[in-house]
Amino acid sequence: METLPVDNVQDFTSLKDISQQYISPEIMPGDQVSIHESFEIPVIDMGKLTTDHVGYQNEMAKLYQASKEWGFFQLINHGATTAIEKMKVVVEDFFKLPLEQKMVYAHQPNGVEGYGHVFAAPSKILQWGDMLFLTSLPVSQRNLSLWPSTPATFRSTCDEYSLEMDKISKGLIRVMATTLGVNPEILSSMYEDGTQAIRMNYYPPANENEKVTHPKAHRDTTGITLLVQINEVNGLEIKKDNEWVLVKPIPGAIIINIGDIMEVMSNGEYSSIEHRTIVNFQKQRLSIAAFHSPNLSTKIGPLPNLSTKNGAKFKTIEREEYTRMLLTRKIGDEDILDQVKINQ
Ligand SMILES: O=C(O)CCC(=O)C(=O)O
Ligand SMILES: [Fe+2]
Repeated sequence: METLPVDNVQDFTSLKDISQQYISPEIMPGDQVSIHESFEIPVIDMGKLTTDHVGYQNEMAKLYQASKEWGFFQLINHGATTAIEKMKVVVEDFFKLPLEQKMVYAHQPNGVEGYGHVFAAPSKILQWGDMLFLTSLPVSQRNLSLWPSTPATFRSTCDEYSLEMDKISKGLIRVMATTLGVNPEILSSMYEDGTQAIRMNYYPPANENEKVTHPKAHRDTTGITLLVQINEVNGLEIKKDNEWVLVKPIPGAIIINIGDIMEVMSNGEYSSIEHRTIVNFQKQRLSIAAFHSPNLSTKIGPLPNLSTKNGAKFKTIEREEYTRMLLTRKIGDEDILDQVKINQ
């Protein structure tokens, strides 16, 4: 991933200031985008995902369908409400700080961690948003000099949030393995000492209707992502049957999405789905994404008994090679998934 020394969008006062680089070629001024209003992404109740619950079988079947056909679902009854509420407050407070205070935590040249504006290869489109991006797990990988000390409770709150999201992701990984017919211990061991990064996104309002900007559509390149919206401003859209579907978050729910690594490990049974965020013309929007991936010694490839059953649909590569592919992606390159796909 390439980073650029660009202006922070929060500092722009008007879209008049915005260069063409922010205008997405996917939506041009005046274009109508077909957005399916009637679809609702599936809702999964985590409380029912324990074997002794009467609704267990039914919920597991829903989880399988959601991961296969949508690649997205909303998780309720997850037990992390307090940690989420506390995290929302410190993230909102951080983005309210004056720019010079936030710049203390700015990305280092060619680094992606810290505060700023990531220019995500392979697109030249700048993302209409600022972010704070932190590696949070394993704990030994944290660069605390980029973890804000203002607000004063930011670090302890982010630590608690990181551990809570990790706990939920590990619970989901186990049940996902079961739905795939894989021994949960095998997939869980890959996520032991797994990696987690937290990306806090700030999207300012776009005040002029005649220009439309939004970050580029993408797939998450990680295992699974746990996404929380801070304020009740819609903006996330996912691709379903070739149409964009607006996700209407249920208050308190965590939006879960399958990333590329999970699609590969499930040998294509689960789907990593394209998604994007559209800007709101009136209101700012904030979100927090926690990206979870297997530990650094895990090879990225289909789980053994899934590839034996149906033949491997993806190559198996070292994690280091996968990271190198991500970091060296260039404009015009194929998606990572396409690069590792075995053409049958
Ligand atoms: O802000 C959102 O709703 C989505 C953010 C996202 O897709 C990402 O950070 O990968
Ligand atoms: Fe994403």
